Amino acid sequence: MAVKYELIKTCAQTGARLGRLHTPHGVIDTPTFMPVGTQASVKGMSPEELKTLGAQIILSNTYHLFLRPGHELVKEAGGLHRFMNWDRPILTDSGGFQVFSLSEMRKITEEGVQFRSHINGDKLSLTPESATQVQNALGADIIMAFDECPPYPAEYEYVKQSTERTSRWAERCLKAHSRSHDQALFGIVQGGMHADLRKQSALDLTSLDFPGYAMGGLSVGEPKHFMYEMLEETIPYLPGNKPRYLMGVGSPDALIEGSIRGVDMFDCVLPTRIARNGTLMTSQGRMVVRNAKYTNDFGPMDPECSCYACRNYSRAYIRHLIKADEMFGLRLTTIHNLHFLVNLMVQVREAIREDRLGTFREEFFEKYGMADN
Ligand SMILES: CNc1nc2cc3c(=O)[nH]c(N)nc3c(CCN)c2[nH]1
Repeated sequence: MAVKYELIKTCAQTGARLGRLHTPHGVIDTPTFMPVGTQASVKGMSPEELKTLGAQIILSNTYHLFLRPGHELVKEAGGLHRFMNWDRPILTDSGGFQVFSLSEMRKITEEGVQFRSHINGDKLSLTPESATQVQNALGADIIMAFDECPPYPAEYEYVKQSTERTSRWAERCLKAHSRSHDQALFGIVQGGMHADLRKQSALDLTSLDFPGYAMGGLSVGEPKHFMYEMLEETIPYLPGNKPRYLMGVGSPDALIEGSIRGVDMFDCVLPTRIARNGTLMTSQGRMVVRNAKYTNDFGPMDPECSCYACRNYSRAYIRHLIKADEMFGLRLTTIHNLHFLVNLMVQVREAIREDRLGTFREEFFEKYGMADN
């Protein structure tokens, strides 16, 4: 069975919607946050721990798996689900963004992108066709069109040319996409911070009738209100019966603001990345557990949290582990941060169900202390 979006209801207070995304590997309740497992592993987490904290879908990266261990090996292992022993849905990103954020010496042409491997310097290339074929081989339930994420800031003319090329690439991905599996290929809307280019990109892509649409080119250093404005300029041109995925977004406020504007799917390395330097997302805002003030603090990281780390370990212990560079410390902070965001989305979905997401937003921001996060 292919990927199908079921709209359950729209929040009476906001533009948020409650949905269920049906995939060959299970159902995802939306709006949802997807933990990132770039190299076929959510760093330090077992599949069982991810299920316990409530993850319903995880993300992996074509670029990284193409470079190492290679998509042929993953295919030989029976595909990404088998290879990493994750039997729930997987989404793979297409590689364009990662080439630009990771590799040296890259060159972009109509054909695709040439680059050097950030691992061993090998000269490689990805095209719409090859990126699609790699993702077909990896076997994720949802795969992404090969796109360019323009840098920010960028000249209007550059963004225009890049966005038009990304639309041409999207059509090439559709043609290359083998339908032998039940994988859904999502299009990616670009357009930078320009409402006219966003609209044109959305019109170009929706004319190709993808089963879902991502909004790319955001969360690239722009002020957050630019991102929210671009959502408001784009979403009206996307079909209401298809999922909308805001790429690379994962701070608590952005997940709430994005949901309010009608976004259904989010992903971000933020929770796992900041966990590895001992920074936690808690109901009272951000907390740096390695801070000396927690030396003798024998309470839980977050008194309101029910995760494995908060139920069984103290701030003092976790601070000690982080200071002593003990691996277990990073696992505990990662478990907590992922649980925090996955649980935030449970609360967001409840608020939509009860038509009170606007009120929830005010209450959450009040408690969380919406400085920066
Ligand atoms: C952290 N910010 C961020 N912005 C992104 C834009 C794109 C984007 O425009 N295209 C693609 N393919 N991926 C993006 C990603 C990676 C998502 N895992 C982004 N991440």
